[in-house]
Amino acid sequence: MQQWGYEKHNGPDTWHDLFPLANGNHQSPINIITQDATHDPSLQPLLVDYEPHSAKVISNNGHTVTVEFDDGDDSSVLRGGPLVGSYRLRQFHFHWGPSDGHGSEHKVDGVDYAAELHIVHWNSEKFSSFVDAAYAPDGLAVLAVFLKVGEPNRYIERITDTFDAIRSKGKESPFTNFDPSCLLPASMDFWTYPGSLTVPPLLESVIWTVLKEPISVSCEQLAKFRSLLFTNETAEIESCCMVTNHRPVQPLKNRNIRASFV
Ligand SMILES: NS(=O)(=O)c1ccc(C(=O)N2CCCN(Cc3ccccc3)CC2)cc1
Ligand SMILES: [Zn+2]
Repeated sequence: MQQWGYEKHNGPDTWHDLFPLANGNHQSPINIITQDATHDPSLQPLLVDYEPHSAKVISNNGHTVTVEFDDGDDSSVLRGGPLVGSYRLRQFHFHWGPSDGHGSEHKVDGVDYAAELHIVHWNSEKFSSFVDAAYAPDGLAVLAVFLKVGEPNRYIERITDTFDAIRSKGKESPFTNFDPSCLLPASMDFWTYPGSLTVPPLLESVIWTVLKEPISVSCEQLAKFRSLLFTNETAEIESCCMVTNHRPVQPLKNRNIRASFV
């Protein structure tokens, strides 16, 4: 079977062939039905503390655009919220769709946003590497931020400005002096639930925190994401645009969603 992807022949409905966890009990993303979320007053505020120089490289991995960080020490961490201890920043990336009407992975009361940012961290207190952490239920923490079509976002602009250099799969470009906190909304109110990676191997090792407030992105900026290519430049078939890379919502099964706010 060829590489997994988001097209008909290798998309989310085919992933269970090679990745049986696709039909697991703690899969992500999910539809957050707000009235079913329980306000948990014991949830601490989410604390981000990122060092801009930890940012290293931006790349097109054939599935999304990812900014990788130096996770050799705890200079960039996420703490608080539902988390015990501190989680080290590893990378952030985006998911989007073919039109501005949908493209986020999580939904809120059935509503999609245009795109979704995932800031990925791993439990460096309990594990010695990201890969080890990726196999444990409390190994990873992903902070999800919805992108809503509206005003252009000057910080997203810094990311789209690199796309000429990373148009095709496998391309990367130096990218430093970037603090992902600039991509966070004013409010840090969040929902949290236990889930999984939303890409293969779909490991159920993610404590999700999904911010309630979206950030803005313009439709022109979104169009630039869709102009990235799934294929490398030597691809014999015509290169195909990365127009969609979001997984459909998965069954909640017996999980509770907690809200940090009333
Ligand atoms: N959409 S998301 O859920 O936020 C998301 C989170 C992390 C990644 C990520 O960094 N990946 C994908 C899979 C994990 N591999 C390492 C690996 C660990 C264990 C067995 C195989 C590979 C690293 C690349 C991608 C997407
Ligand atoms: Zn993601």
